[in-house]
Amino acid sequence: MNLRARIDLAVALAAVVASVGLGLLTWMDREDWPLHLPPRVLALLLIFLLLDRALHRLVRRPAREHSQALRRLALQDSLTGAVNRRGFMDRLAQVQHQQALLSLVMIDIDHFKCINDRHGHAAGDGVLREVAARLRRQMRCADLLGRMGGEEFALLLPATDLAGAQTQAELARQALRREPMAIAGTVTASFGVAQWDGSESAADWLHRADLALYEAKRRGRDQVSLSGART
Ligand SMILES: Nc1nc2c(ncn2[C@@H]2O[C@H](COP(=O)(O)OP(=O)(O)OP(=O)(O)O)[C@@H](O)[C@H]2O)c(=O)[nH]1
Repeated sequence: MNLRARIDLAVALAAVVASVGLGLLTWMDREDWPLHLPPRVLALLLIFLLLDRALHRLVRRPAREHSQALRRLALQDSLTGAVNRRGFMDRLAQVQHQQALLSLVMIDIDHFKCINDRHGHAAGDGVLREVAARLRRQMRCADLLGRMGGEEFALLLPATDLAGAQTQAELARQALRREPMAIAGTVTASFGVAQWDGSESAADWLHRADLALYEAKRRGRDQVSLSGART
């Protein structure tokens, strides 16, 4: 039922409750009323309660669920299903308040422009979807996958130190290159890993992981590079 129909139903329900309430008021308005609370007050309280419950079930709750779904969509990349850059940065800032042991892996598909040029944009989109699916299969349940833009992804790894993140990145690298992809063949990616130093901003942390990624590209791609602590 859409929101408009729910509002109509709530209004109809309100009319029914009000009519029943009026009937109740007339019936209660008797000389031999046994309770201390005046009958009119009791009836009005009852009507108010019933209307409040009906309004909550039919209008407020669905409206809240609807706006939550819209918010989720606004933070999601529609091609890959990963969270988008904004959603990822939001989450990053959030977990920095919750725990100190965190690592980040930046991932960039190698020579993606060639894949587009050789096989077309639609095939390139297929590769992006497949890369996201393979990364997701490799993730642990608390990890978060983000698409940071273009052919760049990121993994947030809670409760993971640099060595643990290196292992995860290595597993992801293997998962991408192990099986050739339909149309595009073997696809590889480069990885930059950085552990949060406990005080730097999300942007600075991401920048360190990005620098490590560029280093992996510079050294020949299809490899994992680590960022040392911030100096
Ligand atoms: N199919 C497709 N292509 C995209 C999308 N977003 C960005 N691109 C393309 O991704 C390509 C990125 O190319 P580059 O930044 O040169 O990187 P690269 O070719 O992967 O080279 P290296 O990163 O140096 O290995 C560009 O050709 C963009 O047009 C998308 O959503 N779908």
